[in-house]
Amino acid sequence: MTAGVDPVKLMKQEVGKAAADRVQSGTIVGLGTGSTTAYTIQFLGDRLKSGKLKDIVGIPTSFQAEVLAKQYGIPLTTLDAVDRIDIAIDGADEVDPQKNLIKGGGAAHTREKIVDYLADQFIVVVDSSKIVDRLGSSFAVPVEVIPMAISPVMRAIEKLGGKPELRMGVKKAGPVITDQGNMVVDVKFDRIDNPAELEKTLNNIPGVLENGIFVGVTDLVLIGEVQDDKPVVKEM
Ligand SMILES: O=C[C@H](O)[C@H](O)[C@H](O)COP(=O)(O)O
Repeated sequence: MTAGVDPVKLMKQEVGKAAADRVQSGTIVGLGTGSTTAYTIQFLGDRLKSGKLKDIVGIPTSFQAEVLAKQYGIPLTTLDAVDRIDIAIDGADEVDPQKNLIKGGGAAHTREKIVDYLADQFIVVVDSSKIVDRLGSSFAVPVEVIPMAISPVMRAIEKLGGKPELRMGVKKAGPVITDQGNMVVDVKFDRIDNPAELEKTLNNIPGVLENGIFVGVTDLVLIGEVQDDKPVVKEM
């Protein structure tokens, strides 16, 4: 391991690069959000610059992804201009053995769900700490809520047995505001037995825009691990 370098950062870099390696010239690419996909975006930009990759166009899943893509010279388009996405690469906060996910640690899950679900191939990039036996083991479920509905939505979530907490800003007074101008409630459940059902139940509460449970959509998970002091990438 490179002395002094954070092992988690190395795993994210390695896995971000492995995902970028799977992108082919001439494709439409969903660009995920977060610290892991930031490396994928950087590597895609490097490849375009060196000429190893040509004619890709990106669809960002957040303002962060858009800013990074512009910084690294990746041309962008919108869902109004294309009718399909070839490949989407995105991070996750938890991954279960069925490749179901919790996403939204960066409050971007609504746009991510739109883009990732449209892709012919959806690749998830994580470090090994994100792999869990059961969703909800360590991470709360992020739920994007229209601001005027915050109180009734939180009450409805409590009735479902969840413990909702309004996500607060860091270096910003008050709640986190999403790219859509909404708020995020992080919901801890004692146990999630049926992620598909919970995803639908949460989305049925009036005022909820989208939640961070992704079921049955992941094609491949690339997992960054440290082995013999070196970062390696495994597939699931
Ligand atoms: O809203 C954010 C996204 O769902 C991210 O993809 C997720 O939180 C993972 O981010 P990171 O790669 O920084 O752990």
